[in-house]
Amino acid sequence: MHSKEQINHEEYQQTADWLLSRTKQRPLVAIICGSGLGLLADTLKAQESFNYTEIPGFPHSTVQGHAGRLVFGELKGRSCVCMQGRFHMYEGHSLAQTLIVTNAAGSLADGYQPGDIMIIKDHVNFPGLSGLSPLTGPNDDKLGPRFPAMSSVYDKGLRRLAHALLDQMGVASLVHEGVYAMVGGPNFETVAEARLLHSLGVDAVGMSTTPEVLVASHCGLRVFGLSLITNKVLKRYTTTTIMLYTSQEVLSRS
Ligand SMILES: O=P(O)(O)O[C@@H]1C[C@H](O)[C@@H](CO)O1
Ligand code: HPA
Repeated sequence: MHSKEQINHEEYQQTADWLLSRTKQRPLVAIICGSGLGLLADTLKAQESFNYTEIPGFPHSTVQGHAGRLVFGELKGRSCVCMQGRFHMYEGHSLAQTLIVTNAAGSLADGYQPGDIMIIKDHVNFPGLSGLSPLTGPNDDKLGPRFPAMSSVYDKGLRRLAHALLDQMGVASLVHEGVYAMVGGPNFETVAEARLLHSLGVDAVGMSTTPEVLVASHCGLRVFGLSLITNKVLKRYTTTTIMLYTSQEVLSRS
């Protein structure tokens, strides 16, 4: 998705050529860092970073807490690229074999607690169901098919591997696997909306991720996604507690 209506193949190529000429790194893994999770990029070894504003044809980050930088480097000996700042649909607006995407999300599933991690098994793309998709517009067949299947987007092997690793790390009790839903935002959910989402089988809700995942899946990337649960979404009317989540609160929790 982009502030322009459509990016053509030549423009993608121009961006890719610029990056290829400026770094010798050739990552096979791309990581999109969600709000407050950009610190991961700072841990990369042999870092080379580029501000989004200097990369030709690249959109600019407008959200607080998103640095707006593409950081190349090594993570545990593997070359990867991190996006310190992503693009949300509400702002009006991928290079690898595998896309790893993270987000901050509110939980609807009863057993989830703030601080837990949800491995994304599947998603409900509400903007897409109402016709707002990053795949809208003339299809570039060089990238992927006009009508891509979405029945197994989140790679099963990577999910299994993540469970095994998190188990080894001794944090299995904090880990869930569930369904993420993207809503348009930027407001949080009403109680009625939370109940609706829960009744539809949604375990965690956020305002991002599915557009990037659709684009990645469309062009054949393996996708792995994690939600960090920052808050529980209120599903009951209550007079005793006022649950008010601010973007700042979500940031500080993530
Ligand atoms: O970039 P992410 O999705 O992690 O950003 C968080 C979640 C919502 O999109 C927004 C409001 O909390 O910030
Ligand atoms: N709702 C929507 N998006 C979110 C939430 C939430 O409760 N928490 C973090 N992102």
